[in-house]
Amino acid sequence: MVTKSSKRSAEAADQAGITALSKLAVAAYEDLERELKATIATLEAQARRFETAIDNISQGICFFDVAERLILCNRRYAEIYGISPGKLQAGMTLADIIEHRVAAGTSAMESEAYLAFARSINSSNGSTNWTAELNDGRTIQIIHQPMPDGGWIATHEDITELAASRVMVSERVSLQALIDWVPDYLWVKDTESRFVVVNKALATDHGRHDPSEMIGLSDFDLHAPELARQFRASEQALLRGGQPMIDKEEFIVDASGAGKWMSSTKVPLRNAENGVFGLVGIAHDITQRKLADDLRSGQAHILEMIATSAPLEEVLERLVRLIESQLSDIFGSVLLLDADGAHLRHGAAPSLAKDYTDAIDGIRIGPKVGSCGTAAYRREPVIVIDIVSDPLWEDFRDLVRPYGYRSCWSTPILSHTGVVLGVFAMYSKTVREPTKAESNLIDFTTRIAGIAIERKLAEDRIHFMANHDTLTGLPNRALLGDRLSQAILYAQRYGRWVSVVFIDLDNFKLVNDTLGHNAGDLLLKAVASRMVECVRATDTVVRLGGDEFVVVLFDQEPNAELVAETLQKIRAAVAEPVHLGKHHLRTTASIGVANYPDDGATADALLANADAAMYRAKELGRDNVQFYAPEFNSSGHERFLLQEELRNALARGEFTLLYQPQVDLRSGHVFAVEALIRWKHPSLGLISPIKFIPLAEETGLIVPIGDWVLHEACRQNKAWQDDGLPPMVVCVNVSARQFKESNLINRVVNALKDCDLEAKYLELELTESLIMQNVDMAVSTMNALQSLGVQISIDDFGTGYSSLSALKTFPVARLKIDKSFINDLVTDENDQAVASAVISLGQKLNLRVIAEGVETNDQVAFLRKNNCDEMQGYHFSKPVSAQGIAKLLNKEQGGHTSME
Ligand SMILES: Nc1nc2c(ncn2[C@@H]2O[C@@H]3COP(=O)(O)O[C@H]4[C@@H](O)[C@H](n5cnc6c(=O)[nH]c(N)nc65)O[C@@H]4COP(=O)(O)O[C@H]3[C@H]2O)c(=O)[nH]1
Repeated sequence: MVTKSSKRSAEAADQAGITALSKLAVAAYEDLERELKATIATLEAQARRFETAIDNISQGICFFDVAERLILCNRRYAEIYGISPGKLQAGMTLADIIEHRVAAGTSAMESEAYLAFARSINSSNGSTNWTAELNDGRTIQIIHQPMPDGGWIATHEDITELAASRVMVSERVSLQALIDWVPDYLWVKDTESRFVVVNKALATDHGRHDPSEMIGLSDFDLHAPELARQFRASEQALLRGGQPMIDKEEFIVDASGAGKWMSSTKVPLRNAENGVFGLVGIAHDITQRKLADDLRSGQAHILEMIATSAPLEEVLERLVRLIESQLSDIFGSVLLLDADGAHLRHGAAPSLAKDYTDAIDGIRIGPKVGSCGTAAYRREPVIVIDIVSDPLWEDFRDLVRPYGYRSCWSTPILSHTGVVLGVFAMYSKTVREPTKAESNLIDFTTRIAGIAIERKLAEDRIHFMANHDTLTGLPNRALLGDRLSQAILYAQRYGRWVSVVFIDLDNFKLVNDTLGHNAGDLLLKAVASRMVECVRATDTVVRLGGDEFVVVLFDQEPNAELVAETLQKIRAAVAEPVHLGKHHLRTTASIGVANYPDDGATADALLANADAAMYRAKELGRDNVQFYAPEFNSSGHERFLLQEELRNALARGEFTLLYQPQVDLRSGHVFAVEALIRWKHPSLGLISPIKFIPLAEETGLIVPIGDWVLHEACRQNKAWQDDGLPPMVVCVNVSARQFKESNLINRVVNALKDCDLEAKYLELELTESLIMQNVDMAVSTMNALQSLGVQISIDDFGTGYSSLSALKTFPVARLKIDKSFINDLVTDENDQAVASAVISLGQKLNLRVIAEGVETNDQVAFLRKNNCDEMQGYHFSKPVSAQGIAKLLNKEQGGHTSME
C-alpha cells in the first residue's frame, strides 16, 4: 500500500529517483560526449597521420567510391598530373578530375575517351596494371585495385627513367653480342667517365672474365693513377667541348703487365636535345705497327745523327736504346775494338749495370773470352744460351753472376771490307736463344753500328790528316796555332817560357833531288822521329812542309841555357847519319828560336821571329842554332820586299848579265864565257843571284827571267861575233824549274833563231841535282838539246849523288868541279881526292873537266898537274860586263892574257 506520507514518501522517493536518474543520464551523456570527442580526436589524428603518410610516399595514390567520387588522393598524385593540390577535393567526381588533368596538359587522351577508358578498367574484376604515356613524354605506371564496396584505389608511379633504362638494357643485350665480336677495344662511358658498355676484348685484357664486371668502373680501376688521370682529363675535356678525339696514340699497360700502343677514337654521345650524356670509344692495338714505325724513324734518326757527325757514343747509345725499346728483357751493349785490334773498349750499354760494363772495359779478345771477346776473336756470332754453364764464360762467371744476366748473344760489327770494328751483344736475364725478331734486330744493329763506327774512324782519319802531316804523322801547321796558343796561355798564367823553334834541314833538297823522293821521305821520317824523341810528350813537333819543322817547347823554365841544351840535342840527333840502303845520308839543321814572352807576345810574332832567327842561322853558314834578336827581323822583311820587287824587275829592265871567261888550261885561251845574271836594283844597287835566284825559283819567276837570260846571252854572243871577236861558247845556267818546263826546247830554238846564233856557241849548264831528280826525263831533254847542236855541261859536279853508270848515258860535254872542292884544294886532302877523281872520271868518260872558283896559282898548279882541261875563276877574271869581255878578248887577240 501507498500512504500520503507513504505517497509523499513515495513521491519524494520518485523525485529523488528521477533526479538521480537525470543525474545519471546527464552523467552518461557527458561521458559519452567525452568518449566521442576522444574517439573523434583519435580518428582525426589517425587521419592526419594517414594523410601525411600518404602524402610522403613516392607514388601517387587515389581512392574513389562507388559513385566515382574522390575520397582521398595524395600530393604526389597531383604532382604527377600537373594539378595544383588545392584543386583536388574529396567528393569531386572522376570526370572533374579528368578535366583537371586535360587542362593541365598532361593527359594524352581527350576527357571523354579517358573517362570511358577509366570506367572500363573500373568495371573489371581484380587489379589491373597498365602504363600511360603522358603528353610530356613521361611514362606512368598505374595499378588499379577495385574495392569491395564498389569503389577503387589506384597507385600512379612515374617510371620514365626505369623505362628508358629498360630500353637501354634490352638494346644492350643485343648489342653486347655484337660488340664482343670486335677484336678492338670498344666501350661507352657516362659523363663521369665510368664504363657503361664494354666489349669482351677490353674486359679480357683488363683481367675481367665478363664485360659486365667492368660496368661502373673507371680508368682508375684499370690503370696507374697518373695514366688514369690523363685519360679522365682528356675525356672530360672532350665531354665539355663536345669535339671527338680521332686516332690518338695512347700507351697503356694491360693486366698482364704488357705495354701496348693503342690508337684511340672517342666520340661524345648526344641525346635528342643535343646534350652530351657520355662518350663512345674504340681503340685499336697498334703496338706492332708502332714498333715498326719507331724502328724506322729511329733508324732514320740514327742515320741522320751519323750523317751530321753526332758523337759516336751518342749514336751507339741511341741505337742500343732503340733495340731495347723493341724488345723486352733485353739489355744491349756495343764494345769497340781498340786500334791495337786486341782489346774491346766500352762503346754503349745504357741499360747494363755500370759496374759490369766498367769491369769488362778493355777486355782482351781471345778464343775463350765470354761471348763478346770470343765473337771479336772468331769474327763470327757467338750465341751463349746459358752463361752459367757455357765454357766460354768459365773465366767470367763470377764477374757476371751478381748482375743476373743468363744469356748473351754477341755478333761482330764489321766494316764494309770485313774488318772487325767491335761487337754488339744482347744480354737477357733468362736462359734462351734469340727469337727470329731478335736475330733480325741483331743484324740491323750490327749494320748500323758498323756504318757509325766506320764513319767515325773516317772522320778521325780526316781530322788527323787535316791536322797532321801524312808523311811523318807529326801535327801540321793547322794544329800548330792551337798548341802554341795553349802553351802561351799556360806560360802567361804560371810565369813560364814557351820556346818556338824553327828548324830547316840543310841540303835536304839535294837528297831529294839526287836520290829521289822516296829517299827524301825516309830521311824526313827518320829526322822527325828523332826530334820527337828529343822533346817531352807535352812539347809539340810540327812539320810545316818540305824540310821545315817547328818545335814548341811547352812550360819552359825561363832559362835560355836550358832551351839551348834541348836544341843542341835536336841538332845532334838530326846530324846523325841516316842509312838508306847503301847510302849514308847526313843532313844538318839550321835552327832559330824565339822565346815567349821576351821575343813575342803572340803565336804569330813568335813564329815570325823564330823564322827570322832560322834565316840568320842559314846566313851564318847553316848547321847552327840562333836565338832571336830584334835586328834579325830586318832580313826577313828585306826578303819579303825583295820578292815583291823581283816581280817587277824584268818589266823594268833591271837585270843585266856579266860574263866570266873560261880558259883552256893548256893553251891559256878564253874559249867560253859563263853568263851570270845581276839585278841592278834602283835603290839597293847590284844584287847577287845568290840572293834572288832562290826567290825566283820559289815564285816561278825564274822561268821568264831564265828566258830573258837565254835571249840576252845569245844576243850578246852574236854581237861579239858580229864585232869580229873570235867565236866562242856562251854558257847559260838553267834552273831546275826552267828545265822542267815542257817548252824548254822551243825556248832555246827561239832564242837561237831570234839571235841568229849557231847552236854550237851555246852551252847550257845543268846542275847534277837537277838531272838526278828525274834522270829519264833529263836524258831525253838533254838528247833533244844535243840534237839541236847545243852543248851541255854538268855544274857543281861532286856535290850530288850522280851514279856513275847513269853519267855514262848523259849526252854532256863537260863536268864542272864545284867551287867548294876548289876552295881548299891545296890544303884539304879530301877536296884533292874529289877533284882528281872528277878529273880522271872525265878522262875515262871522254868528257872535258872544268874547275870553277879558281883563285890562286897553287890551285892552277894542282889542276894542271892533275890534267884538268879548263878553269874559271877570279884568278883569270871576275865576271865582267859584255864590254869587259870584248876588251879582254881584244887584248887576247893582241897576245896579252892574264894566264900568261
Ligand atoms: N868566290 C869566288 N866565286 C867565284 C869565282 N869564280 C866565279 N865565282 C862565282 O861563282 C859563281 C859561279 O856560278 P854558278 O856556280 O853557276 O852559281 C851561280 C848560279 O847558280 C846562279 N846564277 C847566276 N846567274 C844565273 C842565271 O842566269 N840563271 C840561273 N838559273 N842561275 C844563275 O847564281 C850562282 C851565283 O852566281 P854568281 O854570284 O855570279 O857567282 C858565280 C861567280 O861569280 C872565284 O874565283 N871565287
